[in-house]
Amino acid sequence: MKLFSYLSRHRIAVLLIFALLVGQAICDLALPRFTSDLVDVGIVQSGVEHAAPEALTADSRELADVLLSPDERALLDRAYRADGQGVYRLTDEGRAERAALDDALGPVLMLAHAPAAQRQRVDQVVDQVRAGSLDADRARLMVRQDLGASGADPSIERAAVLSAAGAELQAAGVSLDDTRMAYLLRTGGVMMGFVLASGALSVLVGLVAARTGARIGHDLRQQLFERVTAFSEADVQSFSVASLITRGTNDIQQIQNMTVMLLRMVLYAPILAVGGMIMVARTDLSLSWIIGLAIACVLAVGVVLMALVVPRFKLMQKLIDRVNLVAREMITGLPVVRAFGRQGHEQARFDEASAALMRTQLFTSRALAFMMPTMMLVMSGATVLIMAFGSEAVDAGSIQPGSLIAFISYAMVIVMSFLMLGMLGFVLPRSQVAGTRIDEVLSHAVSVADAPDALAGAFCSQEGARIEFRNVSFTYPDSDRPALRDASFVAEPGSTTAIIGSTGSGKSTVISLIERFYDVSEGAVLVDGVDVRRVRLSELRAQLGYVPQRAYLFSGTMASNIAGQVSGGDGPAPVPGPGPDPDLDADSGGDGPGPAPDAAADLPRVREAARIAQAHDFIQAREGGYASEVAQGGSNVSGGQRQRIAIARALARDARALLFDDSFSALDYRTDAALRRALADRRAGVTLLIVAQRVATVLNADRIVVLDEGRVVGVGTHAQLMEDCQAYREIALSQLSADEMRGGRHE
Ligand SMILES: Nc1ncnc2c1ncn2[C@@H]1O[C@H](COP(=O)(O)OP(=O)(O)OP(=O)(O)O)[C@@H](O)[C@H]1O
Repeated sequence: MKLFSYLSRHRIAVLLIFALLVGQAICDLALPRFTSDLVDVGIVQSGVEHAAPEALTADSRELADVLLSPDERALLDRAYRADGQGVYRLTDEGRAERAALDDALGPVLMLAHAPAAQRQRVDQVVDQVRAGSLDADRARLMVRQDLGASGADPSIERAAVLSAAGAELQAAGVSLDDTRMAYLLRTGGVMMGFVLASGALSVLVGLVAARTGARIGHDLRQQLFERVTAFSEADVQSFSVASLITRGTNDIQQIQNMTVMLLRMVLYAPILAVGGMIMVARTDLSLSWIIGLAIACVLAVGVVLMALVVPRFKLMQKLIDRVNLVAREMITGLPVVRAFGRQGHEQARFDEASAALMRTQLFTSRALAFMMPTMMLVMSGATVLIMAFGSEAVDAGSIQPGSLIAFISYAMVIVMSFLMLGMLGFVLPRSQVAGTRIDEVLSHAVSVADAPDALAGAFCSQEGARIEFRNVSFTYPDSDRPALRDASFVAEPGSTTAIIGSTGSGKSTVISLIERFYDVSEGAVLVDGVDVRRVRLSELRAQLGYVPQRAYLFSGTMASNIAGQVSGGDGPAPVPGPGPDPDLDADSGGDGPGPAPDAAADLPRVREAARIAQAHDFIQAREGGYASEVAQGGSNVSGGQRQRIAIARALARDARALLFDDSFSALDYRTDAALRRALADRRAGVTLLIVAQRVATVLNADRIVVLDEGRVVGVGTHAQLMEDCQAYREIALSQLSADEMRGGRHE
């Protein structure tokens, strides 16, 4: 159970919630008892709570003197004082000993206010006691048996005693209206206190549960993000980007919602059920079978619904993935969709995915919508049954109306708590699906990772790196055709090595293998003579400056993009403050999505890199200069500008080898030439690996590697290859004029 394993990390919060819920249950379960008291004591007994009334008539006092034991008489003497008008008033001392007083006076008052027929017999017994022919204890028992008050439901006996006490009060001249109102206000007030306490506890539970849910969501997002950033290209492909996004958002949200629900409702249910059962056991057990029947119905409905709905939940997450995938593809490729008039087709594709999701959601919603009315039917049915059987008991005098109302309330509490437990059947599978999907990502073995015995400090040279491909073969994970076959070549330190070949010949693959985005299938890639699989990834990549084929920029500023710091913000860049050099305005971006402090500190390096990459002039020309805003994905700069910023980013780090993956093709010839000149001047000593389509770009390279269908078909200078490499000659002839080819040096 994934949800429980997430919760186990928040034990203290769960224990706190449990304690709060117990408190809430105590308050909630007290309420039906108060209702019962309001009806049975407040309304039926006019608020008379005690057998020993506040006021006693002289007649009853006299009767008590006859029937009570000497100890009880002494108690009575302490408890009541004559007020001089023929009425005895309860003293504070009497109130303090109320329980004993109730026991003593209850039977006496029942005798005093017995119906006329029985009263005659009482008088006879009293006379006998007075005459000394009957023992007082025995007389009391006899009279109580005659009244038939013993043996009945204790609450009924109590009711009889209280009504006698009420009659006594009236006889003593006390208004029962006042007693009733005082009782109703007092008990109602206490009841309201319990309601408020229950509400306050419920709010506290809600707060702690929401916090726990939010923390679990936050932690999972964090873990997932960390994991995904460690993924290789192949790992990402194995899940699909859309699915990773759904898992990181929708699935985690599911877990978060379910956690709150579990803590607030499902944890409360067993507490409430047990408490309700205890209360029912104390009220009356003869109608418990109705509660059992209702629970059985609730569980049966729950099981049927679960069988229908749970399989759909799993399907639903997959359908959300699909909707995300189609939407993402359509939005990313919107210009192409428009240009080729594919709106209708894309719309239909999206509708299909969306409709499938809608159908599944509708099915589950309908099934769940059916649940509530069915449950209400079960509960109402149970209420009617309890009323029907309970009224007989009320009629027979074995239960009071208020107690019946309390019984119904407790029965509903028990049934409701089983209903909530039944919800667990829906909640858990759903969160299980989401949890499994998240777990799949978290436990996915990253295909390219540091080896346990990875070498640290493998690179200590400051010179250009030596890169060697030794009999490298490589096949992409989802492909059966090798992208590289037995490729061998060396890029010497400080030299420029170009890689050229037709499309799909494996040029980008070469760069990917050096950066270790993938691991070779056979052979080895060596940097400074060390197999790249044996060194730490971070160390390897620190040696390399990489410019991808499709330049990607992050939201932030020009400076933060070149400095390689992702700002994460997508708001506008800070407005540059006044300053002599607009470049340095980047310094002002301290806390916004502008350049991070490091980017500002690195500004000279950033500007130098931008100058080499031929990006300085156009950045300067922009309002805000290096602090000017770059939109997400670099959508507010041109393709060529984007490429130059990406080149500057690679140059800004102190790399020992620069890998350009077809990075010059988006540049015009002049910029391309100027960039290569600047590179030769300012980055001398750094190994350059240039993947290119244009022969003009590679003409002056120290070494050109020609690839054809993944095989190295030629290695040499332009002149050598023109002599002895057919594939190179064909490419060159298709691109260069005779002059250019003869001249060799080209700019
Ligand atoms: N992620 C991938 N999964 C499966 N096959 C791939 C993947 N990337 C590339 N390939 C295949 O590997 C082969 C070499 O691709 P690569 O991108 O290295 O070619 P390239 O020479 O850089 O092409 P271009 O000049 O068009 O960029 C191609 O046949 C391509 O279809």
